[in-house]
Amino acid sequence: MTILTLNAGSATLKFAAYFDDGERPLLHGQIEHLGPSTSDPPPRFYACRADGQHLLETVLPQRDPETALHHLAAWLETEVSSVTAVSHRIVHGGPRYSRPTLLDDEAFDYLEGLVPLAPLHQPHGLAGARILQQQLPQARHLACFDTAFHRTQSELQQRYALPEELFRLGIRRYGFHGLSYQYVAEQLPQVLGERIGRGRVIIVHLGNGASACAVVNGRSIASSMGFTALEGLMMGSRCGRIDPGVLLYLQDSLDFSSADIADLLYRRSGLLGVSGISHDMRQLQASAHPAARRAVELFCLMAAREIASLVVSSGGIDALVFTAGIGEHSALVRAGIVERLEWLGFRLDPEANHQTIATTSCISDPGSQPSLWVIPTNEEAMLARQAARWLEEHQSA
Ligand SMILES: Nc1ncnc2c1ncn2[C@@H]1O[C@H](COP(=O)(O)OP(=O)(O)O)[C@@H](O)[C@H]1O
Ligand SMILES: CC(=O)OP(=O)(O)O
Ligand SMILES: [Mg+2]
Repeated sequence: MTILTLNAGSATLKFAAYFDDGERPLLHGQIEHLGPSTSDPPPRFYACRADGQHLLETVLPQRDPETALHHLAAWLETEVSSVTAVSHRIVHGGPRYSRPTLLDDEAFDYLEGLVPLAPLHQPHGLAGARILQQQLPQARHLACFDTAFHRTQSELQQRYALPEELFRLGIRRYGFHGLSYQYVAEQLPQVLGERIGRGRVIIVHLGNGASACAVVNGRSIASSMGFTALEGLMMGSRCGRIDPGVLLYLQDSLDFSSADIADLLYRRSGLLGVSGISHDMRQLQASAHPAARRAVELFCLMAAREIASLVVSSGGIDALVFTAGIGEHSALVRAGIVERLEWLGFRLDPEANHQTIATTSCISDPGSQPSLWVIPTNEEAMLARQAARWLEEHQSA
């Protein structure tokens, strides 16, 4: 009996299979370089077993995510048998969902309505769910949400300073990357020790999308992302925090349409926009171009600013944890962020920072108060675990 997980992003499609306890992985893989960017290499589809043995490596002829999903579904059908549940990462669950839910017609309708709130993610997540539902009709298809982990935040934390009726219409701060935060948060007491692990911890997820979350006693109390996955930190191609007056000016004085503005904020800004070179941190770090350095510096400054702002919500900080692609691999970025937060008491151990690549590790001096950590995330593992928990709760159904 198997649980499949599907994490359909804007440019990557990640998948995995687990035994139905949701803890023991069987295989994983991804299709990368999807989407509109023709400057990227052609889409690559690879998969390997949990023990690292290669199962497949091939190049796909087309870039569009729907075709990639069909390829994946056909391949999975030959590789994975007895699928009990498919756990789909759906980034936006709106105010309604604070837990995983079965994807029936009504849930699909509601979640389709949230597409404008997550245009880079929601359409792919839902398209993946529909395609796999056709391919595997006997399995339970569950939606697991990025926003769900943040539903513990107080009403005050969820508010914008807008009229009350807009809050009631759902214009509020939701927060994202919740599967990643939950995965890391569940490890905090074990890794950081009971006292600090249950204390005031800020987790920074630095991937293509980037955000930070204040976690107290394992629960989200505030996050840098809000109504959409645009707010907060600078990202690969998204702008992060911006004066809304800029948008009015673009529209009224520079004749940008709303589609132009969406394209600018989601696809042409962030590391890509500032550097003019790439959305990819690896490429920017490898470049000697001043524009690449400027983009990395702004990335660090904006991340540090958001972290400092979250400390207000958590009422102090006992530990800062880095995770996701950049957070796990880039000693340069971690150092650039911590340098701007030394006034909070952080003391980086440069050697430990340099040596830590995608492993759980403390990267601060023994005397550093608060402490600094790297904890690798695993959204696939959290998708599988949530599905296993759901199956256990709904055994008789
Ligand atoms: N060794 C590395 N050094 C610097 N950045 C890295 C390294 N490895 C991966 N990254 C960066 O991590 C980011 C992707 O992170 P990831 O968590 O995989 O993103 P996502 O899941 O959102 O696609 C990219 O900017 C990539 O360049
Ligand atoms: C919500 C979000 O930004 O996700 P990702 O980092 O996968 O793009
Ligand atoms: Mg990601």
